[in-house]
Amino acid sequence: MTILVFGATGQVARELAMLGGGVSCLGRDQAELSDPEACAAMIRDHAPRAVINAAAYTAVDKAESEEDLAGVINGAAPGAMAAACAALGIPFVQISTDYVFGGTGETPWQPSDPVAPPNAYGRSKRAGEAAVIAAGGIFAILRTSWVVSCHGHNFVKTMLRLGAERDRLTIVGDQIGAPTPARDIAAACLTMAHQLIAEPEKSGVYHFQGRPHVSWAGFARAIFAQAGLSCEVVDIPTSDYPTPAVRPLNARLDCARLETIFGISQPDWHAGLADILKDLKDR
Ligand SMILES: NC(=O)C1=CN([C@@H]2O[C@H](COP(=O)(O)OP(=O)(O)OC[C@H]3O[C@@H](n4cnc5c(N)ncnc54)[C@H](OP(=O)(O)O)[C@@H]3O)[C@@H](O)[C@H]2O)C=CC1
Ligand SMILES: Cc1cn([C@H]2C[C@H](O)[C@@H](COP(=O)(O)OP(=O)(O)O[C@H]3O[C@@H](C)C(=O)[C@@H](O)[C@H]3O)O2)c(=O)[nH]c1=O
Repeated sequence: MTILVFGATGQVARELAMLGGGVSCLGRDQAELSDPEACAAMIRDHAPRAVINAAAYTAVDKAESEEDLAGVINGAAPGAMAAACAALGIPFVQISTDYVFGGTGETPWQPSDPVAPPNAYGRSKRAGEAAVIAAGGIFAILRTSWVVSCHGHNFVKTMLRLGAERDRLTIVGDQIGAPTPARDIAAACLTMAHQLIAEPEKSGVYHFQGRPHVSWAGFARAIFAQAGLSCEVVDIPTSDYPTPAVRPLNARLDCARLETIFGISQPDWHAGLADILKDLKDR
């Protein structure tokens, strides 16, 4: 009896696989999310104890021109997976994003706050949340932010590449949130899946984010300091870094509910960053 994970090659799923403990990961070759019913059939065939969906369309800017495809992968597919789990009576853990929020103000978002996604990716992820809730089964939606790891593509790896090439970078300083190590997200998802098996009444929407809050510019400075790169970071406003997708200025998530219900506390991202740099160096 396993915990079935979708998205084998992604940052969070790779960390889930490294945790072991009966985790079995499916890649795109086994489960293509643009075919939601095929994903539901995989769940029925495997009959796992719980399912974690770590697969998603995560190209934020590209989603602006591929919103229909992002909507199927991030919306319809998790909905079909959650319905299959509901029919089997097993928990479904869906990872979602800070980008479901409009991004105004400075107060950390509560799980119950009204959503207002500012971009196509955020709308597709919100559609996934709504579909999972509508499936009516045992579920957790875990909203997180700024995922970083030694795997795949992420802001740490972009900064290490650019910081080695340039003396000076301009980075937005008015988008405030926090990085969240994929390793911590993986551990949180697994803990939630196990607790939901025994305590389905814990179903609901939760937030999980590293601490403390920081801007992208501040995070870039921390990356260069820890990596020993002498690249100057100049803060710029979002208006000076135009992108196809609008990013929220306020990406702070209030994580108290997750701690109260599941006993999972926020990780200090400085420690996670040190682990990532070590993992990259050890390779
Ligand atoms: N990255 C981030 O900063 C954030 C991510 N999240 C959420 O966290 C979760 C995990 O993200 P992360 O680990 O960073 O994801 P990655 O971008 O690292 O990986 C995405 C995974 O989804 C798979 N995938 C994409 N499209 C399809 C498809 N059509 N069919 C099957 N598989 C597909 C990819 O497979 P392949 O390699 O074959 O393309 C890959 O395994 C996602 O739900 C994401 O929305 C939330 C907040 C921030
Ligand atoms: C490379 C670069 C980026 N930036 C800015 C652009 C953007 O506002 C910010 C981060 O850029 P990225 O493209 O890495 O991040 P982005 O793709 O927006 O990351 C998001 O991914 C999705 C999947 C999520 O769910 C979010 O939580 C978030 O992690 O840094 C600069 O200001 N200067 C630069 O040189």
